[in-house]
Amino acid sequence: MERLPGGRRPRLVSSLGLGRRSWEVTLDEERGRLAWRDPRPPRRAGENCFVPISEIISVEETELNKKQRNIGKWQKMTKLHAFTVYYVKKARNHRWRCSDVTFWCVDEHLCNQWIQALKELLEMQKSRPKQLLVYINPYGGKRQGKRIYEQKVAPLFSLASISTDVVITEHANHAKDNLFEVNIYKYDGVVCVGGDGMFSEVMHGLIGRIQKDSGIDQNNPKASLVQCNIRIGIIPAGSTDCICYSTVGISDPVTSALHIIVGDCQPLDVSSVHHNNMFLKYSVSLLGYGFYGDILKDSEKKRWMGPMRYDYSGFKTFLSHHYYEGTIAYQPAKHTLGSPRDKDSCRTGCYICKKSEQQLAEQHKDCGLKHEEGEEEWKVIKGKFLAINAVNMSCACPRSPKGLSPAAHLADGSADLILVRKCSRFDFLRYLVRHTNQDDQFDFPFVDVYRVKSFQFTSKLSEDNESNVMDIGKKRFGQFCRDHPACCCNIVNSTWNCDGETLDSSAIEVRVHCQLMKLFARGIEENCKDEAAYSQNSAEQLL
Ligand SMILES: Nc1ncnc2c1ncn2[C@@H]1O[C@H](COP(=O)(O)OP(=O)(O)OP(=O)(O)O)[C@@H](O)[C@H]1O
Ligand SMILES: CCCCCCCCCCCCC/C=C/[C@@H](O)[C@H](CO)NC(=O)CCCCC
Ligand SMILES: [Ca+2]
Repeated sequence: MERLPGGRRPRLVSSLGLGRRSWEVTLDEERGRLAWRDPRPPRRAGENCFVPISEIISVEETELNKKQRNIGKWQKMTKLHAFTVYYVKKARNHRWRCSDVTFWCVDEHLCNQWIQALKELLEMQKSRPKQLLVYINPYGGKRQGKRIYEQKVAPLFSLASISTDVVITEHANHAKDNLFEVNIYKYDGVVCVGGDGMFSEVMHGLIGRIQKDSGIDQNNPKASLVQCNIRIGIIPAGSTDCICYSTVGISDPVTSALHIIVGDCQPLDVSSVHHNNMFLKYSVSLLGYGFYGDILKDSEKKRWMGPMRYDYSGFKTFLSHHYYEGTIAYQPAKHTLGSPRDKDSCRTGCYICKKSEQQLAEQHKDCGLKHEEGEEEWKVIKGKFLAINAVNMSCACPRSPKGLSPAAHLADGSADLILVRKCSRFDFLRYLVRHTNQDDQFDFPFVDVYRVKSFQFTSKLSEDNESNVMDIGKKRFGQFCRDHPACCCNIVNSTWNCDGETLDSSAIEVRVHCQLMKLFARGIEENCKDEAAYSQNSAEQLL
């Protein structure tokens, strides 16, 4: 379609057949949508529909089959020309599906004009991926990764003309190591089929590779890391799928495949974790010490149980009721507008994350004037904790639909540090139950939450170790107490759970890197508006 005078974008309006009737079909470039409406008077008219061009998956010339040709007597005598538009249809609970609509006409030229106009518009969607590198973990979650990809995802990628190189992993770290070897720059993105652990592997491979290629030393905890612009897509096939759920709103392979196809982009904060100037890991979801660290450690021995292992170990860990002594020092995140106690959650187009993006761009412009983190104040808290959870995002997942910190932001450059102090089993249970319902998780005297940009943790044990006051008898006593659930004192350390993997060190230094990477995702959309918009009975909505 050519531009109209004054730079206005054109409209293509035709009367096309849809089913047995003739519909007025409009391709409105100005509004960026394809709309079809029943031209009969409002009382007799059927539904009016539209789909944003950005959510059209593909368009194909179509041979009308016998069933489809049951469209009226006279048309049976004439040769009909048809095309099918495949598009994203939004269902409840953030679920996306691929739907299609077939239009027909007798004029071959008109049909081709429509196909060409739609294809041209799709070509103009520059953020869509054309070539993807796909890693499948065949052993994640319920071991369905390969089947999910082949049956649900690959057909959609092929419909959208996306070409793929697929690697089925053969061992842990296969994907990560591979990303240091392949020419990643020829791909528009990397897709991981698996759970949070598989995502973590791919993220470590990509971020690590970019830092290596840019000459950045990951072991330096103060290094300004280079942003990774190669997007990652997650096809959920794991046990928790928290990163997928928290960034899309549902853990559903078809929905995620469609987010990838339409080329959405969701920046993501990443925390770096160091110990004594040595890089340990990156984290995007949960860094948990105490309760979530102990669950993970126990559950690793029960991998054969699949996703059920977390229920088993969760119950066991709850009964053990261990608390841990240590010191936390943190730097509050003063740059961000929000607070962990906000009622609003991070949603598509979140203005708090946008503000952080602007600040980041300004920082990049005049990096000389950048704040030195070392200069900003540190706050120190000592205590006995049942759980220390630092989350970069809400950590919503099917087990906890609002997550551990419902108001945490995906891309604001901060993490929410949640400290659950020693309390009774009953109180801790009340706290855990609030992970699963609408009640305020932070409204307990034994729970504190801070929005931070960095923090450090040292366990009492490591402090004692450092000052050489540790003796073997004390170590043994620690072991002894762990074996007696009634005695909850703990002289041994817990383990850090870093996005579902254990860390070897209990003393860690954590720094949030604002929007270090990007996902193929749109963020979580506000529900009601979207559902209403796609099928309107009011013609005014379309005009
Ligand atoms: N072929 C493989 N064999 C064994 N382990 C693998 C293989 N491919 C990947 N892995 C490892 O398996 C671990 C877990 O995988 P994944 O995250 O996909 O599933 P999960 O642990 O069930 O899900 P979640 O992380 O959501 O709890 C990852 O850390 C990854 O390194
Ligand atoms: C009596 C009711 C009590 C119910 C309590 C339910 C609480 C569920 C909270 C779930 C929080 C998940 C946080 C996400 C962590 C992921 O980075 C990580 C990797 O996948 N998963 C786990 O560590 C797995 C952690 C699984 C914990 C169960
Ligand atoms: Ca964040």
